[in-house]
Amino acid sequence: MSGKRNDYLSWDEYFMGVAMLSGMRSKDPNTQVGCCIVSQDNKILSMGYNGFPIGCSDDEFPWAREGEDPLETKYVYSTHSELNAILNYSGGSLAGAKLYVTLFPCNECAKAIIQSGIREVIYDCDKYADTAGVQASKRMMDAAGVRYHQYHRTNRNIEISL
Ligand SMILES: O=c1ccn([C@H]2C[C@H](O)[C@@H](COP(=O)(O)O)O2)c(=O)[nH]1
Ligand SMILES: [Zn+2]
Repeated sequence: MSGKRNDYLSWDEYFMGVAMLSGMRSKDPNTQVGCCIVSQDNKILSMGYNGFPIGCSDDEFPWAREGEDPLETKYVYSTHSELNAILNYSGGSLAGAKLYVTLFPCNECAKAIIQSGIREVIYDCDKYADTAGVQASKRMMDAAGVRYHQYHRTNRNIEISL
């Protein structure tokens, strides 16, 4: 055998794959979100997934989407994957970095992305595109010059036996 193999992962497949794998750690029964932050020279800087803050038990805090009492829904407690990935980074500045995420960032995550200096967002699903939150997110990222584009699915299947 001579020469390199050709079916290796592209950078985009690799980083979105890592984001997807990270999302598999989420305990959210409805939407699992994973995120992978990458430097301009393609080094992984940080990862995250959506979940409750440290000390807030996955078994005691609620995972419900709806309820008469907002305090009994997940929305007031869950930390989003993008924010977790940004906060997980302890290496200094994220200026100029790229962020791969399995769901388009909400407006709160967009604020953190912009303020941390991340310059590019590559997302997979945009299922909440019609919501005010995602529309606000796009408006802020447009204004701040943060580029975003959808990941081009290659339909490659990866099987990992653990
Ligand atoms: O920017 C975002 C937006 C949402 N998430 C998380 C927060 C929740 O855990 C789920 C969304 O749950 P639904 O049941 O689909 O409303 O996604 C995130 O991590 N980042
Ligand atoms: Zn968010």
